[in-house]
Amino acid sequence: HVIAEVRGSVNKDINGAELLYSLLNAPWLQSLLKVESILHTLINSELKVRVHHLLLSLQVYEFPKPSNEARELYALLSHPHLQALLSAHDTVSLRDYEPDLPPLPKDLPEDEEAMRIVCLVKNNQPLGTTIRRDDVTGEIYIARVIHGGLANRSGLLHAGDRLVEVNGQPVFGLEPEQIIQILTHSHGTIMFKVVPITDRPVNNQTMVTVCACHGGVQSHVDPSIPCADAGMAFRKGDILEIVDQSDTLWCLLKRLCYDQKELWWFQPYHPYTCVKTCEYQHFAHASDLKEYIDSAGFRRSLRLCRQRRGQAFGTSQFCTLRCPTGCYSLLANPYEEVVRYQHHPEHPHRLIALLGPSGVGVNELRRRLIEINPKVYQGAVPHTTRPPKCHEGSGREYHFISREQFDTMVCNHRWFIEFGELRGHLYGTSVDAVKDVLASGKICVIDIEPYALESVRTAELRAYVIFIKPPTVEQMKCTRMNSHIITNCYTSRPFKDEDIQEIEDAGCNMEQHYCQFFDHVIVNDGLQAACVQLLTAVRRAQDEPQWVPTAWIRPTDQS
Ligand SMILES: Nc1ncnc2c1ncn2[C@@H]1O[C@H](COP(=O)(O)OP(=O)(O)OP(=O)(O)O)[C@@H](O)[C@H]1O
Repeated sequence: HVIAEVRGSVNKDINGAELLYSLLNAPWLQSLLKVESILHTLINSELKVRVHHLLLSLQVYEFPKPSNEARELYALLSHPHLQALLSAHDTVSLRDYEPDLPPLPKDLPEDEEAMRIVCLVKNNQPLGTTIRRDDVTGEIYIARVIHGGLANRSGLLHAGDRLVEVNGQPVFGLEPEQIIQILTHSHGTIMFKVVPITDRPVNNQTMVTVCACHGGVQSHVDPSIPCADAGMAFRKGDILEIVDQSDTLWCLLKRLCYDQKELWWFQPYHPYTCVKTCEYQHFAHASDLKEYIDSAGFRRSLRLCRQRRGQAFGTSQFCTLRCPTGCYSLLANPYEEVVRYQHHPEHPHRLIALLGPSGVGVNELRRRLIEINPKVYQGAVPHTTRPPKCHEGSGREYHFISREQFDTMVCNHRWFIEFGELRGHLYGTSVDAVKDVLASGKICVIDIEPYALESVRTAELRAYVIFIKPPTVEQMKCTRMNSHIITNCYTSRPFKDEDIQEIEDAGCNMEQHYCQFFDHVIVNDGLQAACVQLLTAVRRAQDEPQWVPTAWIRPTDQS
């Protein structure tokens, strides 16, 4: 047991532990320990008494007719070495190794505070605590104990403990910076005298929730971080585990799928309110956001039906229709709580939503995927107000409806994932059209614009979002040499350098602002390879566990 403990200390890099470990493992000590343990067993089972009796009886029976065995045993047991060992054992086992403490004084006041003396061996690693001074009383307290740090691993210092002395020096009246200086310049063992916090929360570091952060933080450039050295930069889309959120202003997070030791404090965690993040600052005004969305570029092939949505319904009306649940609220949340989710084989499939800059090949990939196995993959049938052509059947190419019906569906914003107008006719993809495909047992594959993310990332559709990313400009020029692009005037022509640059820029923009919502990214370089990747990703979305918003699994009032 001792050796196991020491081995643990070696792993924790505690000074001298390695030396102690090798000493304890030395063969001579092992042999001695074995002898000691055998003797201990003998004594415990009262064999010691029997040995003495045996010795006596051997002496009695030695004469006149001792057996050979009795003689041999007598010689062994009365050997001075064995006698010495027995007597050493008796002496050691009688000794009291408890510390010899002076008796408690009789006149000890009732309200005397219990102090704890904590010795930590620093060993070139940071202590992993922060301190604060109570402005009213001037007392110094341990403010935070960083998960995984030296103090946390010792289990002896806790947030809220009052610091009385450091290395024998009283800290009352000192500036926190002065105490930090003492700690920084201390080497080897540091002795703390603390008054332990009385109502310490039990297990306050086991709270586990996982977030996908939409903001991004550079700990060393953010002046509001209280302890920059304990902070770590992270980016949008990183999955973070909440280790401790007992503090009202700060929470302790760690990044998953990364070095588990990297920990940091971060901004307040309020999942349903807007707080300061990089993302929110970028879009401080709703008009900025709308401008971005409009400049992000519609799918060329569907540009026809989305281009004039503002004109069709009036820009202000459009805003009031979409803002309350639209992309504004998606981006305003600095975090999103997520859980690991495995799609149940008996539930409808997850919707596959493809997203990418116009012209990158979203439709081409979607079309090819459906072509591979139309019995498994299917698109959603759009609604339109235009009259059917002679070869078209209602519910097959389109759902043909009147303008009044379309307007009613738009006013009830839940009905359309996306909609728009072309040449006086309205077009749109409804939630029900997607649900119809899913209900038939097929995997529904649609392409969307970023503003539709909110409509598909719901508990009902559970969209798996795949970003189709453009390759480098040079690679695109190479692979698109013989391809044609549909222009704004709905004519098809070969790709120009400007088209390629436009796709590249729009792709970067989209990735920068929406990467936190991407479940998978496919670089559309070679069509064949991209198609294989798409097929694999779509299968993985259904068959393997994925991070999804907690609200999809445990809906709340706010979700
Ligand atoms: N990897 C690729 N290599 C070569 N050509 C490609 C590749 N991906 C797509 N294309 C071609 O690029 C053109 C544009 O593709 P597609 O229509 O799918 O674009 P999109 O992203 O859907 O944009 P939009 O919705 O505006 O049409 C098509 O002619 C398509 O065949």
